[in-house]
Amino acid sequence: AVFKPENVEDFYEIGEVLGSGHFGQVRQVRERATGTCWAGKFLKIRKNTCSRLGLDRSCVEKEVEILQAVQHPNIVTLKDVFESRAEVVLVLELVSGGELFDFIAAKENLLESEAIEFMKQILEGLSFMHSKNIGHFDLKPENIMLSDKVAAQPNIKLIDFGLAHHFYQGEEYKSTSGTPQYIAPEVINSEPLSTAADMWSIAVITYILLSGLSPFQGETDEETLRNISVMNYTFPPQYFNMTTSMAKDFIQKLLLKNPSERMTAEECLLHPWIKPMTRKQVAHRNRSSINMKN
Ligand SMILES: Cc1ccnnc1
Repeated sequence: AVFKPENVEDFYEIGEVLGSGHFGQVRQVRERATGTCWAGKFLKIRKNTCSRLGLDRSCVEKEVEILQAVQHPNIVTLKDVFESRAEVVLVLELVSGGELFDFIAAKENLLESEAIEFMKQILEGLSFMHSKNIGHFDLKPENIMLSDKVAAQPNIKLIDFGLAHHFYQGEEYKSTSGTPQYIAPEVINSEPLSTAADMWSIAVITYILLSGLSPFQGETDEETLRNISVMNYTFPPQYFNMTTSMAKDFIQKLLLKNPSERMTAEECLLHPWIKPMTRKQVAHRNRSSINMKN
């Protein structure tokens, strides 16, 4: 793929640093022609394959191809791509509400109704990606952003498709990258991956949203990975006594060793914890509870 050879600064005024990661930096950029602000993701490209620093151009092309394939309200959109000598700049939709991670940290944990609202949007974006056979493979609160943290119902945007993969018919894909706390057992055992690996991460994120605890985290990465492999997790009563059994059921139907047994994103959206009950069902539930009383 050919990216624009022009200098990004001819079209955008480079602003403050918004975030940085394994890839490089994300800075706010202001489009000169319109005054609109975007997010510029500055990726260092390695000169030749033997140098350690920077990314292979091929994996940048992969991230661009995937971003161009998934246009959805809950997935960050890609506007432009520039390339200079040793740098590629992705011009992305600016998501300014901060990371879900910081939102949770500020509140310790969320009300179930808030967690459900966030989870529903994450699942909408994810089921769209999975319907195109694309897995994210780095889902974690840091990669889930809020469009506007002060809004009553902040919009969720999935970002950072640097580890994402587009599955072609029947092709096997293995990867050992990802963040220990959130990766699925099949990633640890270097088994072929599928979009079900994202569903394991969704369970871990839900557990954290509801309790502030990380289900498998140990003192070291090795301990965390061991806890995942042996499925060592519980719902400590002092953190989960207010959590509904539907929420725990949702998590338990995703934290399954066998990827094919986990709910898909589509099935999650129909799970009673997420799918609102109809007024008739609520009435029935209330009537049945009244019956129990008298
Ligand atoms: C960090 C970031 C990434 C993409 N869009 N806005 C902000």
